[in-house]
Amino acid sequence: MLTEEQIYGIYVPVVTPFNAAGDIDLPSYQRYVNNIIKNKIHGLVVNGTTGESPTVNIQELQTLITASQELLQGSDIPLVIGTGTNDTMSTVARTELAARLGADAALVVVPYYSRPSQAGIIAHFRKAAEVGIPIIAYDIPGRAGVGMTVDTARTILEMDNVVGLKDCSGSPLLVSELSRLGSKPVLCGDDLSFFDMLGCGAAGGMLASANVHTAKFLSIFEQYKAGKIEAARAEYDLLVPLMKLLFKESNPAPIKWLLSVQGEIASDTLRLPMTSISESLREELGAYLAG
Ligand SMILES: O=C(O)C1=N[C@H](C(=O)O)C[C@H](O)C1
Repeated sequence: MLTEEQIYGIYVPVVTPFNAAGDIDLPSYQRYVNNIIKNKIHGLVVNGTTGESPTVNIQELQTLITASQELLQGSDIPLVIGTGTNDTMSTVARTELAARLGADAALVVVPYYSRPSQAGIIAHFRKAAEVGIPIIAYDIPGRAGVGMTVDTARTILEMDNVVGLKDCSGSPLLVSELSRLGSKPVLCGDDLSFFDMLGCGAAGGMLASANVHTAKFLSIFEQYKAGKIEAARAEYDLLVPLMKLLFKESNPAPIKWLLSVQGEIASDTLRLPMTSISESLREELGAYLAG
């Protein structure tokens, strides 16, 4: 079970590889996740946004959890499962599944599309927290259509079983306020503001880009923690051009393309309505790889 103290460092949200028919490509998943966890990452995140959670059904989620647990056997890397949807009852069912299968924590997103009130967001998290497994709350207003206010975030973080927050707001407001108030830990989920967010009190990051340069993100974090801020910044700045490309079109399409080109996964197939990246972005990423 994930504790507050374990919410720091680099959490890697992995992709869900699909074959040409659109089914989960388990051999690719096993090979690629195995390569990720050879690094001493601080957490593995399955079925997050990067894992295309909106199109993964609950039976497939069970398959992914079981496969991930087998890969993590004998390792102390916590396993976090994305269980949030825009429907509270379906979120509870998925969170119960993650709890039953022995996952370390569930990642629960602010319910998207419906644009609930702050009271609705709080009630949603209360239901998820009642399941009993540790919960990382996930604020991503750009995708959800609605975000947490500081007061809402504080209320949710005060709930039993809620152990931390993943902040994808791209603004320093939440993390600065929460860290000033001594709240539970916050992981930055906005890759391009990761370094600035560390300065505002983030405990680490849940970063899709860490699928690509996993060891470099770990090194940046370790250097930052050791007080080697300039060295960490210099290393981070080298990754910024890549991060810009990875988020030029909707995540995880660019990362899937890159991972497939690198042979980590067999195909960059996404499930509709997500589609593969444009020809022009392929060229830009290709030039980055060549350069
Ligand atoms: O899957 C995730 O976790 C992340 N999702 C964000 C997004 O796609 O909007 C990006 C972040 O790197 C991690």
